[in-house]
Amino acid sequence: MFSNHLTFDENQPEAGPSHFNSNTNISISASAGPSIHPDRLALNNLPIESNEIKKPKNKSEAQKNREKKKLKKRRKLEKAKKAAAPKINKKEWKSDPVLEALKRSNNKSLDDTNGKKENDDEDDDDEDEDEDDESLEKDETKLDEENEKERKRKEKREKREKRERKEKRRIERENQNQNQDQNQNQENQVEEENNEDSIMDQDQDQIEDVNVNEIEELNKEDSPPPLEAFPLPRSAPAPAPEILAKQGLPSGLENAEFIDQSLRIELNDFKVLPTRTILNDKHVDEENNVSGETKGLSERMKGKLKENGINDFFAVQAAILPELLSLRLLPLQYDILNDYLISAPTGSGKTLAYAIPIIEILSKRITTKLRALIVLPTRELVTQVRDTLEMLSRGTGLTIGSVTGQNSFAQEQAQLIADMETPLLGGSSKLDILIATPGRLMDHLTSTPNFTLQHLRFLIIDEADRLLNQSFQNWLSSVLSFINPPDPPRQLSKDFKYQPWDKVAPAWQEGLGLIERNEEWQEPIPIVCQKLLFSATLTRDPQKVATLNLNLPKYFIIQSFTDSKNNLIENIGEKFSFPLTLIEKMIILPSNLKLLNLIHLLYFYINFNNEKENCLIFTKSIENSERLIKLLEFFKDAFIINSLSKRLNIKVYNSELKLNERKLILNDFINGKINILVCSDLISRGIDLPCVSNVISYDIPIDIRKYVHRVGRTARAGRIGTAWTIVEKQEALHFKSMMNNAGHLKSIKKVKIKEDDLVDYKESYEIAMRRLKEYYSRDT
Ligand SMILES: Nc1ncnc2c1ncn2[C@@H]1O[C@H](COP(=O)(O)OP(=O)(O)OP(=O)(O)O)[C@@H](O)[C@H]1O
Repeated sequence: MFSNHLTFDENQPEAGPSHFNSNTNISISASAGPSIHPDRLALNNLPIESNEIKKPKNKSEAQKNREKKKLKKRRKLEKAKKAAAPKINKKEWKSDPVLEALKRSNNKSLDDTNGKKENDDEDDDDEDEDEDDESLEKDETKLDEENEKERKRKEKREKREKRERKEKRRIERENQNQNQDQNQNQENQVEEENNEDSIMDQDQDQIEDVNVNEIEELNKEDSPPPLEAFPLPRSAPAPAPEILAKQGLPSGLENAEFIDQSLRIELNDFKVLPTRTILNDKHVDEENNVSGETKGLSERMKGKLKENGINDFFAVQAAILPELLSLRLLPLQYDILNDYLISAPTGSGKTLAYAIPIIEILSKRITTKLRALIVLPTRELVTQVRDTLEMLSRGTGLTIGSVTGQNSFAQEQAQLIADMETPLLGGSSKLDILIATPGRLMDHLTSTPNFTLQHLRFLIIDEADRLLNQSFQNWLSSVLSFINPPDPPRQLSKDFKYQPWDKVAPAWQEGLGLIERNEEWQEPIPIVCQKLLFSATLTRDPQKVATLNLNLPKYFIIQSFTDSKNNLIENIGEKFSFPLTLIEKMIILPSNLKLLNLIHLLYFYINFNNEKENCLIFTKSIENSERLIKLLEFFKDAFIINSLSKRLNIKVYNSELKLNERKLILNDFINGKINILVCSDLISRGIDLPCVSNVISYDIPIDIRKYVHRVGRTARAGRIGTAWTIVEKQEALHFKSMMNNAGHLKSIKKVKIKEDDLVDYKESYEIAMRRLKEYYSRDT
């Protein structure tokens, strides 16, 4: 019956102590599993076996059923034990002194009671089962009273035997513990004695509880290490990049249009797209201009462009000019007015891509209102863009102004507003186009009377990624709120006097309480302002873009088709495109050789005898640019150059200089009077210095965006340029992984400069270093 627990094999050597069965060898069967200590196993099973032997052969049906149930339970228990116990190498098992003592006392009892003994575990099991059985028996007593009596007698006998065994075990344990700490022992003994005494007096249930506790204690001492904890709940794995990319991606961005960077369209072949509108719930492409506005590129504009050497449109211009030039100055109510996001490499002609349509569309205006606002991150860029717009708008009558904080606030107000005295709902503007830095723009929006953005037709955010990261006074959401009409409508004060020339934008009339919508179904007059965002490193973070509240956004990505994967998923994250004509190199070196290598680069690799060669050197700080310029000047003085070599003109350019000084320096650099310009990142972004042939990052850029903008100062407008990055050995890992993450490492060629090549410069370099030290010690 229990053969699945124990097998009796006469050929096997003795597995347990001989007293378990003096005549029969006991071996542990495979089914018993190696996970249970053999001593414990033998103790567990032997009494059951002996009980079985003792059972009468002619049992009643109820008794058989009970036994079957018992057997089932026992099997379950055994299974659970096997599963719970970890596998332990049999060889490592040592006999447990407590168990040994138990066995010895059991052995005696076994002999005495003729095989009726049970070990503690078994007791426990049986008691548990008996408890269950008791309820069964109650139901069955009527059926078999005799058996019931017999069972009760048996139970009483067993309980008595158990008590006796317990007493023996207690004595056994006391003897064992005598050698240990006596005080502790005494305490335990008293406790145990108390327990035992109470056990003797308690009812059956209490006895069972104590037994269970004791067995647990014994098990603790002997038990194998605890089972491995169940794994804790973990967060679900991140969704696939494709799904992530699409989360929160405004519609339109999913369907980004990819334009090949090498695309060119000749000015004469250029055609605008039809104006798109909705008529009778249908999209209609309006080929002929029903509103009478002329569409497309004017002859005047063509002439201006050709005058400036522009004979064909670059990819970014070819992509969006046909769309933008089809727009009306005064859109009809159902014209489709998209917002645009344009990501194009540095020097690819983004400025003209928005400057041309603005000038072309606004030049059709009759009255002056502020209709275009261009926001840029720096004063330099504002000046540069203003120059371009002024050049293109000459002869149109458009007025262009800028606010950057360069002039006083009052001067700027005078430039912006025609009438600051009369309160006007529609504002009063002297300008058609305003170019601004965000900080100064906010100041005017909050403090300049009659300055309003209600008439804006275009809001352009250039270098958008940088501006989106600028939280200055939460400028972007403020600007957007100044474009939208007041909601709920503003209540005008009783003193307010409406002036007949006060022209309020149609979309604002309801918001200013001038008109009321009679019917619920009447749609509000739409805002006509379209947003255009440009950058070489335009954020592809869908969440950031989503904050712009774009209307029907269209996303153009201009990049090289040769090395990029043209789908949005691949382009989400820090993936940027570079000018096709850019050559990139890096020199990895120990930091003590950095300066010498830079000198070698300047005096060997770049041929300044060629008029067209010049160099921008980027450092990480103003201090570094100051130190470097000093050292290069001292070196230039000390270095004996051969008669063919040119003496280099080196200048520094950083924000410490006054604005007019900066202007002069940039002019001299552009005109070839300065060969090397050592600068901070002040001009790394957006500044268009034509003909920069070399860019050197003396200190590595802190991130990939900085890298893109620095190297983008060369190789502009289709010209060839070289970008060098000097990487200290300890920075190499960081720099390479940065480039690798951008999928760009392969495009950067590694250049190795031998130490022998530096020998010629060493003497002059040492002189320069000595002078530099003297210079700075004098300073302090
Ligand atoms: N179609 C064109 N043909 C010839 N030159 C052009 C054309 N379009 C732009 N350029 C010239 O290319 C240069 C770079 O243009 P622009 O400054 O607009 O580039 P960008 O894309 O804004 O660069 P960045 O991202 O660095 O600001 C300018 O000198 C501009 O005059």
